Amino acid sequence: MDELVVELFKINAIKFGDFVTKVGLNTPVYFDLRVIVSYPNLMERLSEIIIEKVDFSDVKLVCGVPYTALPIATIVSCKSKVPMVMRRKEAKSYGTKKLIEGVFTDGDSCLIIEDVVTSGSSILETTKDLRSSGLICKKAIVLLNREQGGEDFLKENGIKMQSLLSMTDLIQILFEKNLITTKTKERVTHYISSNRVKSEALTLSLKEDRLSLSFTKRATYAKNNMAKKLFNVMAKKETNLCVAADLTEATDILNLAEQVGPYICCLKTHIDILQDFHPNFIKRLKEIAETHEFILMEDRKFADIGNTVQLQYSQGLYQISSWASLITVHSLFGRSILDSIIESNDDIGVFLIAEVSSSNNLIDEKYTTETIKLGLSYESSIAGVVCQNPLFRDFPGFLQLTPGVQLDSTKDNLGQQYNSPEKVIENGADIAVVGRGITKSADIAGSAEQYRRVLWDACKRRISEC
Ligand SMILES: O=c1ccn([C@@H]2O[C@H](COP(=O)(O)O)[C@@H](O)[C@H]2O)c(=O)[nH]1
Repeated sequence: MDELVVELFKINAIKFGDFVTKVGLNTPVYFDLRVIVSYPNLMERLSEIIIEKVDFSDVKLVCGVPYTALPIATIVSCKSKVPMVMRRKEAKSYGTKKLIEGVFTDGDSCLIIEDVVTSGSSILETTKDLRSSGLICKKAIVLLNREQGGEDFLKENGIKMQSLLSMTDLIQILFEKNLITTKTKERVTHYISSNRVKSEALTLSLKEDRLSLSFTKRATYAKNNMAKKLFNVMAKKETNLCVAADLTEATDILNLAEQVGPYICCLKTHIDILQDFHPNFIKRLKEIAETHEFILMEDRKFADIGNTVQLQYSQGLYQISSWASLITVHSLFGRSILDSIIESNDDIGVFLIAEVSSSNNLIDEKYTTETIKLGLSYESSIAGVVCQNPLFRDFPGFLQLTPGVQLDSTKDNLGQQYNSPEKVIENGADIAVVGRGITKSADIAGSAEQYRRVLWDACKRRISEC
């Protein structure tokens, strides 16, 4: 193992510094095995060690946790001649809708292969899908156990986990080989012993798929006050409709708010498109919101350095921080943008933008994943995420806000793409944003009522089918 640890250190698979784990913990040490695909000898050696260590007598299949462990699982399968299955991260939306690819029969036992275990949540996610497809999962092998509670958590969920290395072994080896200093060793050792992930919290969040829960129940999971309020308004008014008030005159927005008020949980503005903004407009809008019990969101899509965002948020003509309970923020600038907003107002609900609805946008999977991670590390300020797909299913306290919704159209002529209300609910939306589908209608109130009903019915079906 010593040799292997040194190799991993040399290829930069083990890093020391300041990082954030998938479950939102800050950590001074990070294990990034994605790089090993570039080192075939090392992958082969790791796979051989796994084969030496595992008792395959009761194993019919192997499955790597996507994505990092997939190449290792493939080599283990080829060398041990034990067939492999693959778990899709999201079920296909077309064709077979299969979660697990490969040939298997009910009751086959499957060994799970993973690179690193912190909380055990990734292994459990994969296990959930394997088990729901009829497979038996009782064993997992991991390359590194970070010793932060994952092993116990998996045991509670019926999975015996073996590891090639513990974090203690790893640090000791690197120290003995003079690859890290005493200070780093002490920092990591102290971090590991004082940062165990609470298994009760994980059990709760992992057992509860947000798509299958009522909004009342989800309010109890929300750490952000505005998200809690929004969930309760949604449940009380039986609506998950947010209207985008993209109109340029104050009276038009106020008229719209009066008409759609009974049918919405949230009214979304772009305050800088108003031609006749006046503080009295905000006063009146707040009164209407109070009468009809909906929440005001300013879709400002903040994206700048902390200082500028703080000024944009709380100063200038619009003084957004004084009236908007919810705002949208790009994750592009990282933690500082959130810090600056929270410093100005800690009773805000932020929606982080992880995906957008316009065609040919530049957001990739990594950006989306990192945005979710950022959100998870600011749980008390984040109300949810703006996205198009069912992300963060294991975090029922977050809301998915999905724009790009229309009954009669699939796109506009400037790159906007629309899905039907049913489709966005199927794609995980908790709140659907409808703009021109309602604002351009001849019967605004009737149209809002229609969108409310279709969305709410689809949501009720999703909850009962999940
Ligand atoms: O990805 C995104 C993010 C935000 N929006 C906003 O939603 C509304 C949609 O209006 P429609 O008239 O229904 O097209 C609008 O305010 C956008 O700024 C989005 O469309 N896509």
